[in-house]
Amino acid sequence: MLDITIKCHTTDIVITGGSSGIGKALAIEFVKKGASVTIAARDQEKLKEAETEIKAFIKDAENQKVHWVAMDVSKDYMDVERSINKAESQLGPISILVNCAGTSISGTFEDLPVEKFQQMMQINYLGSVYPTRAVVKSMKSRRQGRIVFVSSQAGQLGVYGYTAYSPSKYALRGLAESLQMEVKPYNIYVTVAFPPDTDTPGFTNEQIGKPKETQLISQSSGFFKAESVAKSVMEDTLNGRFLCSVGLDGWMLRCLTCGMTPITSALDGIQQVFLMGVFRLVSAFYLVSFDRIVQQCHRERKQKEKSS
Ligand SMILES: NC(=O)C1=CN([C@@H]2O[C@H](COP(=O)(O)OP(=O)(O)OC[C@H]3O[C@@H](n4cnc5c(N)ncnc54)[C@H](OP(=O)(O)O)[C@@H]3O)[C@@H](O)[C@H]2O)C=CC1
Ligand SMILES: CCCCCCCCCCCCCCCC(=O)[C@@H](N)CO
Repeated sequence: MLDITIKCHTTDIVITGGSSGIGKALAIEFVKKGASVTIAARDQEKLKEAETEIKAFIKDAENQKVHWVAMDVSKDYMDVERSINKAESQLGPISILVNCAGTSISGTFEDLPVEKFQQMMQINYLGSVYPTRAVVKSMKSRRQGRIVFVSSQAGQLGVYGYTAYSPSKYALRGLAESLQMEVKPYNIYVTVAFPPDTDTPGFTNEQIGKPKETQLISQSSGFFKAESVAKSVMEDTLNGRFLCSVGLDGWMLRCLTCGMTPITSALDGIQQVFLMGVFRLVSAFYLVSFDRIVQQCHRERKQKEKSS
């Protein structure tokens, strides 16, 4: 199905958000495969530490390199372009760009400061647009490339508490679908990944002030290790799969919400045709349980208010 084979030892990869969590785990997986990797994030100390950690997985010291570039993906496009050019001058043309830099905030719609809605779009959405914009021209001219967007299961269904976060992750899917249609003639393949809750420093941070509802609803699709998320993302990227999911619920969601996404695997296409309706039925049970969670928490809050 795919007409490019990526030779991993010549594959140069840029991973935004590569200094922590899923991004760092991805850098390690790609390095284990024999690739050279540049990680990008803001904090230089974290980048240096991650670089050392990732380097330990190098197999072929002569051909494999690990570098870092400091950049804020969300602020100034020209700055992002300069950093991407720097990465290219160190490693050569970028074959794979992974847009993993991102963050989350939760809270009820009313409680979230309005700036947070802007911030989420700025980091999670525009922070993926800018690096992509900076690599696409060179990928097109070489007629080779992979672009990955790390969305979230909260980019497939709206969840209590994620009114600011979820839309920024949904936006990535719209971007991915449109971009894929444009770049396919240039042999560039786009992957959009929808991870569930994953054990990362970002996840730990996110727990502060997270509504109980958000926590309970999210945990229904499990809690995964960054390494297993990274393995799925890498495999689907190398295979040119458009949709990437993790876990059983992730697989059901991928099938249920496939919409008009490109069919990049025959098996996926067949599953979608036959299972979408079934999974819609399954989703009804999940929705009932989510409703119960929301009602229960609502009652608990009312009681607390009364007694205080
Ligand atoms: N963990 C989870 O449960 C899930 C996470 N995701 C998504 O996966 C991605 C990674 O998450 P996770 O590994 O948990 O997060 P972490 O907080 O552990 O890592 C985030 C990385 O992104 C970098 N980053 C954040 N903001 C910027 C910015 N403005 N410019 C450049 N780099 C930035 C951070 O470095 P620095 O701060 O130094 O810039 C860090 O390297 C995110 O997009 C997240 O939304 C999706 C589903 C579940
Ligand atoms: C057939 C239907 C199956 C339905 C299964 C539905 C289960 C969905 C639960 C919602 C999970 C939201 C996780 C968000 C993770 C995330 O992005 C944050 N942790 C970021 O830090």
